Amino acid sequence: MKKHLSILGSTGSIGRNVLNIVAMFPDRFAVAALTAKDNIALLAEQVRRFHPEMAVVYDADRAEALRKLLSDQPDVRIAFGDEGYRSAAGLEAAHMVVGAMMGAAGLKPTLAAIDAGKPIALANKETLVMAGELVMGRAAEKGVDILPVDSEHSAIFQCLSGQRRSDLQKILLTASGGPFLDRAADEFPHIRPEDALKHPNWEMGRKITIDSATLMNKGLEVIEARWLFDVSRADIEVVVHPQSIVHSMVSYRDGSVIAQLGVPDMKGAIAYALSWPERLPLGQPVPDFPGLGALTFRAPDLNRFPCLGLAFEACDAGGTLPAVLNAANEIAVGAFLNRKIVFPGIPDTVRAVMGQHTVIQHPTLSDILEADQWARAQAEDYVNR
Ligand SMILES: NC(=O)C1=CN([C@@H]2O[C@H](COP(=O)(O)OP(=O)(O)OC[C@H]3O[C@@H](n4cnc5c(N)ncnc54)[C@H](OP(=O)(O)O)[C@@H]3O)[C@@H](O)[C@H]2O)C=CC1
Ligand SMILES: CC(=O)[C@@H](O)[C@H](O)COP(=O)(O)O
Ligand SMILES: [Mn+2]
Repeated sequence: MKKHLSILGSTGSIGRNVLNIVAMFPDRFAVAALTAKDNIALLAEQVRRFHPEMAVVYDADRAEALRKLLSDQPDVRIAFGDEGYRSAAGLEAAHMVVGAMMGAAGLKPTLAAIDAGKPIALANKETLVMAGELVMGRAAEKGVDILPVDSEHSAIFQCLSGQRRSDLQKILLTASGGPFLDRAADEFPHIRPEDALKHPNWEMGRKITIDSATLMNKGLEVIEARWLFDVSRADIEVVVHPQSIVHSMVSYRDGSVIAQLGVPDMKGAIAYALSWPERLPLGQPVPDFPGLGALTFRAPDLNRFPCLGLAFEACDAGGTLPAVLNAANEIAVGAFLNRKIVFPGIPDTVRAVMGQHTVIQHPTLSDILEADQWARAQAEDYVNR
């Protein structure tokens, strides 16, 4: 039987890669629902090619425009907004939901997928950063599998497989270090968005690419790993590995280290989440080890990359603070991309907003959504001050 996917964020970098895999394996996968925010032209193209039952966009105007583009496809249900995304996530026909939206928008549809009992291939790390305790708790209650798509978390998942949890020593989370790994601190105020959008190894959406450049991506991934694998922050060490060939490692109490390696291409991690525990014949090359010559490792520099330290702080404090970190970061990244603030303004904004927050422990969904909204407003004030 074909596995039908509801792909939330199908027009993005991850979403397009998921559809490439669906196209490569038409006997295994089909599409139940596709969602986007603004990009109705690409969404319409995807609908024509993959024939989902449902397509969802951000608001009524975009839904109307999509309906016009797809006037010759009367069988496709078109919906919009929170309700539409929730319906796509819980669609009867879907065997699995792919969480590939950008940012905090991914949280509510992920919860809807869990409530509907759908296994989730999760790329949207912000969901676990904001609400890891709630999401993992609800998934456990419902017996829903959350399969990591994020490359490091897919690697860790693979390195943990078949091992005893009581033997685990540390998760070694690798970071490329981004485009400014060797840039002097006094040059940071002059970094332009177009420089920060040039990731050395990965082709990704704009927001995550800026997060990689500030190392906030690694901070978000520490919080993601904390919840996904039920470990404490002290059990996770960030190791800078500029080649992005070792996708992450796990060390055990006998001193053994198990690593997962591969070329930096998200197809591997995505396909593994879609087909786990089977591996698909992707035709991916094995890294050219003689050509690479050396794989190198070093410690992260928290002075030049304060976002990583802020994420450690949020992870340690827990409660609503990670949601505040995430929301302030989303606003700050947007402001940097719009040239309203300089590159070091990103950690400055996040620090200022975190400093004003009163943390609520074991937050409910409404506590988290309120903290998110509060932090966005504070961050807007800060970047516009
Ligand atoms: N790209 C990668 O290689 C990796 C990404 N991730 C994570 O996966 C997620 C997606 O990343 P990526 O594919 O790069 O992002 P993109 O920006 O390329 O795509 C984001 C997708 O989400 C949609 N979207 C954006 N905002 C909203 C919103 N407010 N409501 C509904 N839909 C929305 C976009 O629609 P539209 O196109 O219409 O704007 C698009 O389909 C992120 O959480 C990222 O951290 C994790 C590991 C690797
Ligand atoms: C592909 C992927 O998973 C990204 O999250 C990637 O890890 C970004 O690279 P760095 O954050 O290590 O630069
Ligand atoms: Mn990653």
